[in-house]
Parts: sequence; structure tokens; C-alpha cells
Amino acid sequence: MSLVERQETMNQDSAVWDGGMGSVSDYVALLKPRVMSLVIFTAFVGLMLAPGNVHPVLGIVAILCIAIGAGASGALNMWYDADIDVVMTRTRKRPIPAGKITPDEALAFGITLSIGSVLTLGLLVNWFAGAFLAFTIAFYVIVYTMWLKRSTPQNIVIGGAAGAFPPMIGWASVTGSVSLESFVLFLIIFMWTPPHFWALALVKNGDYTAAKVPMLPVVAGPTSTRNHILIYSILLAPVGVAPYLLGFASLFYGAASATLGIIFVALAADIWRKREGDAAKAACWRLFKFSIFYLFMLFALLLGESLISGA
Ligand code: HEM
Ligand SMILES: CC(C)=CCC/C(C)=C/CC/C(C)=C/COP(=O)(O)OP(=O)(O)O
Repeated sequence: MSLVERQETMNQDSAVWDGGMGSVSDYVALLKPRVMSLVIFTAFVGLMLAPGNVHPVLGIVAILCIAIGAGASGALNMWYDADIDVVMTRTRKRPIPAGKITPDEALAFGITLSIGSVLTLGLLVNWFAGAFLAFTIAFYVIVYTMWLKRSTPQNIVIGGAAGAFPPMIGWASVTGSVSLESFVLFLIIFMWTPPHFWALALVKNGDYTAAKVPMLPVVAGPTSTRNHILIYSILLAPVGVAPYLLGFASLFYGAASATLGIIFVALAADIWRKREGDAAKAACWRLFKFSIFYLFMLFALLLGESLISGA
């Protein structure tokens, strides 16, 4: 089906649309605010860690642009995924499947905010950061959402790069370039994304099967997914310590990130061991929730150290 045909079908499918304009809270929901809050925080840490000084106003502009660009990509993701979001219990209350906002409105909103955030970042901060933001939005919307998500169980491994770029964009907003340090920040999120997501996908397996999305638990089964979660967690733990190993974080960060990494692996091993019933589900939820705490803590520690050393 061509994109135009798809769009027409989606508009007809929105027969449940209540006829009014979506409310402000519906538009805010289109930006996936809770997920994006951590994305924005990692971008902020990238900006704060970068060497050199950016004028505080430009720093705020950069973070706002990254936040709006990230939200816009969420809106475009919801526009494209409306047909599967309506099938999945976790997502069916989103503004498009719930009939609060039409696909056309979401598309226009997402495109407008994407263009606005990229141009503002490019014009006011620097064009390298602006182009990086445009690339990241395109990666999430076109490469992950439109292409990989529905075609391969490795969707989130490759597509996860989109969620890992924001600290590099924050860094680039200050320096106009990339560096080993900013690449390490990318690598932490890149290695973190698969266990973060597969822990949830193991529990929500039925949703993805119903929506015919080839997530790893659907295609390869729960045993293979548990193995994958454990392997990625074991790889993630040393990557989390890399800022210390490479000399841009203190021994305190090294010890804290190693401890958090060991807990991460222990929780992944717990998923690997507990395979049946409520205990298996509880183990998945524990790792999913801890994954968010883990990433937040690593970046918060890095931020704290940069503030102390800059004071
Ligand atoms: C391809 C990569 C990723 C996938 C497939 C993924 C998937 C998910 C899913 C399905 C949820 C469930 C809850 C919801 O829909 O709100 C979720 C929650 C969450 N994700 Fe991810 N995620 C990815 C990357 C990231 C990244 C890069 C971050 C931040 C750096 C992140 C942060 C969060 C947070 C904070 C939540 C909890 C939201 C809440 O409080 O409900 N995720 N993720
Ligand atoms: C600056 C910029 C553009 C940042 C983008 C950040 C980004 C790509 C975050 C990915 C986060 C995420 C929730 C993916 C969800 O996958 P999904 O869409 O398959 O989840 P769903 O089933 O909940 O819709």
C-alpha cells in the first residue's frame, strides 16, 4: 500500500473520531512526554559535559529544540503506528486510536514541530547540531518506525540508535562536533535499549502478537529473548563503567556504575531463571523499572561530577 493510500485508509478508520479538535492534553500525549523526559535529560547531560561554554540562553534553546524534536518524532511515530496502536491494550488509549486527534492532525503537528525544532537549533545554535537532530528524527520515524519495526526482530537493536543520539546532539550543540566522550554516552544508551525494551516485550508479548509486530519474543520465543536480555546486560555493565575507564569520570562514578551494572546483570539473570507464571512476570517488571533508574543514575552521576568540577 502506498503512503497516500495508507493515509486515506487511516482517516476512514478514524470513524470513532469525535468531531472536535483535540485538547491540549491530547497534543501533549502525542509527544510521548514520559519516555521523552529521560531522552531530554540525557541530552542535557551531553550538553553539560561538553568542553567549552555555551551561552545559557543558547543552552536552553538547544534543550528545548531537542525536546520538541524528540516529541515531534513521537507524534510521527503515533501517526504511522495508529493501525497497530489500536490493537494493543497498552497503546489503544493514545490520542489517535482513541479518536481524539485525526491522523492528518498528528502528521501536520509532527512535521511542523520537526521542521521548527531543526531550523531553530540550526539557526540559533549551530547547523551540525541541527542536522544531527534532523537525522535522529528521520532515523526514529523512517528507519525504525516505518521500516525496521514491522520487518525484523532486531528492530530495536538498530532502531535504538535513535534514542541514543540525543546526548551526542546536546554535546554537538556546544562543540559543533562529536567526540569519543559523546560516543561513549551514545554507546551506554545503545547497549541499554535492548534489555530495557525486551523485558517489557516479554510481558506484553500478546499485544505484539495480536498486532503482528515481529518483536523478538514473538519471533524467537521467550527463551531466546531471555538469553538476549542477559547477554546485552553483561555487555552493558562494562560500557556503563567506560566513562571512568576512559578517564572522564571519577573513581566514585566507576564504583557506583559498576555496582548498578552488577544489579542490572543480577536482575537479568533472575529473568533468565524464573520462566513461569507470576514470578517470571515480576522479574521482567523489576528489570524494566530498574533499567530506567539505572540510566537516570548513570547520567545524573556524570552531571553531578561535571557540576562539581566546574564549580
Ligand atoms: C527503540 C528503543 C526503545 C523502545 C522500543 C522502547 C520502548 C518502550 C516502551 C514500549 C515503553 C512502555 C511504556 C510506554 O509506552 O510509555 C517504554 C517506557 C519507557 N522508556 Fe523506552 N524504549 C526505547 C528507548 C528508550 C530510550 C532511548 C529512553 C530514554 C533514554 C527510554 C525511556 C523510557 C522511559 C522513561 C519509559 C517509562 C515511561 C513511563 O513512565 O511510562 N526508552 N519504552
Ligand atoms: C531527538 C529525538 C528525535 C529523539 C528520539 C528519541 C527516541 C527515538 C526514543 C525512542 C523511544 C521509544 C519510546 C521508542 C518506543 O518504541 P515504539 O515506538 O515501538 O513504542 P510504542 O509501541 O510505545 O509506540
